[in-house]
Amino acid sequence: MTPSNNKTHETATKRPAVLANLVAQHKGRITLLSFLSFAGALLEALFIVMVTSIAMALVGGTTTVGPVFGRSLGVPIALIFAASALAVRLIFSLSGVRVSADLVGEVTTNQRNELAHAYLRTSWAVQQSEPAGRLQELLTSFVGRVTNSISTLANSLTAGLSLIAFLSTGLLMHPAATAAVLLALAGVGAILTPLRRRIRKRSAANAQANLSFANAISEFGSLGLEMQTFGAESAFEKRIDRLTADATATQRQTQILQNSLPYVYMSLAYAAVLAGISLLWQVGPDDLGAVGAVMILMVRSLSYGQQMATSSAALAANAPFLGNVRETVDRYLSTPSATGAARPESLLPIEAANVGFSYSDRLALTKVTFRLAPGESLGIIGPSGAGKSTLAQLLLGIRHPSFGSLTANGIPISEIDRTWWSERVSFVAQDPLLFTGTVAENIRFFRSGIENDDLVEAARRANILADIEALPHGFDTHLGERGNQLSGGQRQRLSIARALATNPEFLVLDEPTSALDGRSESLIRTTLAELRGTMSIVIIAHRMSTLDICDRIMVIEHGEMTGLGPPKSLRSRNKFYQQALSVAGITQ
Ligand SMILES: Nc1ncnc2c1ncn2[C@@H]1O[C@H](COP(=O)(O)OP(=O)(O)OP(=O)(O)O)[C@@H](O)[C@H]1O
Repeated sequence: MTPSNNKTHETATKRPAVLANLVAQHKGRITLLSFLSFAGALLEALFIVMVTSIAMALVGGTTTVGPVFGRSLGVPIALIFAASALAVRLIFSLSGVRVSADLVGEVTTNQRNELAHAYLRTSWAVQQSEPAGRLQELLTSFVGRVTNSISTLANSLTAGLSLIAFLSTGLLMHPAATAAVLLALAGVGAILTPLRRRIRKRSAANAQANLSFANAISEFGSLGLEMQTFGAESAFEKRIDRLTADATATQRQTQILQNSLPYVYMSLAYAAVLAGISLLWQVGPDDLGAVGAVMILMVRSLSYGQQMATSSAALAANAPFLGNVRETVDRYLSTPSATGAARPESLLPIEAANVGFSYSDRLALTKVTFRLAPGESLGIIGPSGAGKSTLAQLLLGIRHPSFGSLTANGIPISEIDRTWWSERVSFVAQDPLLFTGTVAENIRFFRSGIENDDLVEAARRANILADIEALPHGFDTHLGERGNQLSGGQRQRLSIARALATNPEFLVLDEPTSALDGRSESLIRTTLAELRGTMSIVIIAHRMSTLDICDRIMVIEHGEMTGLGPPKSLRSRNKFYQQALSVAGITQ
C-alpha cells in the first residue's frame, strides 16, 4: 500500500469516530430525542393496533374490542384510548422537532467556533500555507454538512427507534410474522452495504472538488484587477467553467447514488413483504385480526426503514466532509502558535547567532549573525528571493529559526510570552490589508488600551493625520470593504499609524515603500526620520532612499549575510550595495 493509500484508509476509518464523538458531545439532547422518538412510536403503534381492533370488532358486529394485549375493551373506551395515544404522540413529536432543532443549532455553533478558533490559534506557518478560500468553504458548506449529518442522525434515530417500537408491538401481536419481516429487513440492509460504500467514495471526491473550486474562486476574486487589465476574462471564464463542471460532475454522481438508495431499499423491502404474504397464504393465517394489525404495522415499519435508508445514504455522503473538518481542526491544533512565559525587563538588544531557516527541505536563510541595539535602525537589502522576508518573520517571532539562536535581551524569542511581545513589537507589511470598519478601528486593530489621543498621535507620526481630518467623519469615517476608499500611499501610512499606536520598542517594516509613488515615499521617509532613535527599527527595502535613516545596512544574498556595517564602510566593500546605490543614481 502506498503512503497516500495509507492516509486515505486512516481517514476513512476515522470517520465513524467523528460522528460518534459528535454524538458523545451532545448525548443529553440525543438521549432526550431518543426517548421522545421511542415513546412517540410506541404510542403510534398502540393507536394502529387499537384502530385495527376497533375496525375488526365493527366488521364482526360486536361492541367488544380485542382482546388487545390480553384485554377486551368496549368500543367507546377503545376510541378514547386511541385518541389519547394520538394526542400524546403529537406532543412528543413536536417536542422532538424542537430538541432536534436545538441540537442542530448547537452543533453548528460548536463546529464553527472550534474550526475558527483552531485556525486563529494555529501557527503562522500553517495559516500561511492554507490555500485561499479553504477556510471559508470549510466554515460554510462543510460545517453545513456536519450539521446536516447530525440532523440526519437525529431523523435516523427517530426512524430506527420507531422501527424497534413497531417491531416490538408486532412481536407481541404475532411473533412469527414479525420475525420474518425483521429478517427480511436485515437482509435488505446488508444487500445495500456496497452501495453505501460507493456513495462515501464518490462523496470524498466531491468534497475535494468543492475545496478546489473554493480555492479557485477565492483566487479569481483577488485577481479582478489583473483580469480586467490583461483582458483575461474569457480565459478565466473557461477555467471557472471547467472547475464548475468538475465539481458538478462529482456532485451529480454522488446524488444519483444517494437518491437511488431509498428506492432500491423500498423495492427490496416490498419484495420481502410479498414473500411474507405468499408464505402466509401457504401456511394459512390463524388469527385474522392480529395478522391485519401486524400487516399495517409492518407497512408503517417499512416507511421508517426507508427513512433509515435515506438517512444512511446521506450520512455516507456527508462522512468525507465531516472527516475533512475534523482533520483540519486536528491539523491546526497540532501546531499551535508557540508562546513562552518569559517577560524580560526589556526587549532589546536582539541578537542573532548563526541563524538559519528551512521551509520543509528548502534552505532559505543561513549563518545570519548580528546584534540590534536599543534605538538602532538596521536596513536590509538583497535580491529578490534572498531571504529578507523570512528574516523579518523570524524577528517578529512568527517563525522560529531551524538552527542558530535568536534572542531578545538574552532570552530565545520562542520562550517569550506572545502577549507581552505583541505589545512591544510592531510590523508594517508591503501591502497591508485594511478591513471593513472605521479609520479608528483600523488603527486600533482590536487591541485594547489604545486611547483616542494615542490614535491622533500615531496618525500624526505616520503623516496621515491631515488625510484623516479631511475625511467626512475624520477617525469615525467608515472605510469601504478592505479600505478601498484610500489610495495605496494612504493605506500604507494608515498601517504605519496602526504599527505606532502602541508605541512599540521594536518596529519591523517589510518593503514599506516599494509599491508607492515618490510623494508617499517621501512622507514615509519623514516618518522614519522622526522615529529614528526612539525605537529599534529594521527596514527591508528595495528603494535605497528609504534606507537613509539606517545606522547600519545588512546585505543578504542567496540566503546568506554577505555584508553588515554602517552605510559608508559597507559602500567601500560590498558589491551588491555598490550596485544598488548606482542603480538608484546615488553617487555620493
Ligand atoms: N512559505 C514558503 N514556503 C516555501 N518556500 C518559501 C516560502 N516563503 C518563501 N520561500 C522561499 O524562501 C526563499 C526566501 O524567500 P523570502 O520571501 O524570504 O525572500 P525575499 O528576499 O523577501 O524576497 P523578495 O524581495 O522577493 O520579497 C525564496 O526562495 C522563497 O521561494
